[in-house]
Amino acid sequence: MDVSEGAVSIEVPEASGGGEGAASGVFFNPDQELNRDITVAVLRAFGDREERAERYFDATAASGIRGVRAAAEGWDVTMADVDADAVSLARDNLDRNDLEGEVLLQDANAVLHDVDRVFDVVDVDPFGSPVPFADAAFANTRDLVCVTATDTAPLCGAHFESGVRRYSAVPRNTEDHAEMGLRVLLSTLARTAARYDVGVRPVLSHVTDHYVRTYLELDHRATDADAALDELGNVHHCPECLYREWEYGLLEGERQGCPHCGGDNVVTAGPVWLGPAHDADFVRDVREHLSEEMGRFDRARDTLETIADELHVPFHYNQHKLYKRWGESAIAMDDFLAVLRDAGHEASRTHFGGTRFKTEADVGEIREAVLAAN
Ligand SMILES: C[S@@+](CC[C@H](N)C(=O)[O-])C[C@H]1O[C@@H](n2cnc3c(N)ncnc32)[C@H](O)[C@@H]1O
Ligand SMILES: [Zn+2]
Repeated sequence: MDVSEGAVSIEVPEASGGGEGAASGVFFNPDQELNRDITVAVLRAFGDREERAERYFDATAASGIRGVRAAAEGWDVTMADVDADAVSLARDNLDRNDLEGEVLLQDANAVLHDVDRVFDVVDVDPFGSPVPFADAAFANTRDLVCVTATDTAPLCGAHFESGVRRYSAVPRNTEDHAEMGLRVLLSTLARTAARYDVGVRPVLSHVTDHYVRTYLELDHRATDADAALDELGNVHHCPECLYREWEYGLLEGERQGCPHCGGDNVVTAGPVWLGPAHDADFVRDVREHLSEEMGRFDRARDTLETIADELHVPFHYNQHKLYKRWGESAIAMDDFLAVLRDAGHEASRTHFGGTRFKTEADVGEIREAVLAAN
């Protein structure tokens, strides 16, 4: 079956049109077009900024759709897959679009450890967790590592033991679990990179359609790795009154009681990434590099605009949940944000959902602001 995305047209097996986990054939998930459209815009924005960056490695190629789209943007593309059918399809798909590129029937980790190869940008888009590729990617990439994780249940604490095992962190299934997943992933990636004296700076991250996607710019000094580790800490969350608190550092302990409601069900997650999950200027630049021929142009633009304006607070609230606790009906989000701002609190929407928001104010201050405005 023919599929067109952006400027390219590729062949994918009929059986894989149904989405992730299709029973046979090379993998292709049409639902990840948003992810790929944003990837192309990132490659354009990053390539404009870092002119010497030209070598892109699609580590887990499948049909080759990412690598083919990157090649169409002028990147010098290498792809790898351990599935011979995938490798042959990815080669055909380069040919169909008259594009150059190398497709290797090899384990991505072996390619990354090949001393004769250097990549500026490495894209890890595997089945489930990216952890099996993280060491090699950080040890051997020059500028930017792009990572997808689709194992959101372990990451956000819904599958607690596998989350602990795979991510060497304590994830908690709080009501802002999508952001929990992102911040556990960022923590694990930062700690993995630090082992190679590499510091990570997330320039764009989004959680959409049940996957986490993040783009990490790399700095190659031990002090940069130290700086990244300084962004780690714990989040304490009271499921009764929705109070949250966070603290930097790897040695902080659990909380006994909730300082807001006195409840004793406070849960602690960590180490999680408490620092910025995006760089607003870069996100705006990426948005400018989207183009209208992209199949998910509108959604990509809206998502990036929301992210660019998001506050750098390491969790978010659900406005409807708060109003439900207060026994009141929620108000329009713009009016609600205005109430918080009028009370002197910074506040923003978040791409984690239309009823969700970020603010530095705690639950007591949020309630006071709403009461004062009534
Ligand atoms: C989720 S698919 C990739 C989807 C693709 N990036 C896209 O955007 O459509 C994951 C691919 O990784 C391949 N794979 C699994 N283990 C691998 C390894 N160790 N090295 C390289 N590829 C691997 C699988 O065969 C599969 O084709
Ligand atoms: Zn509480």
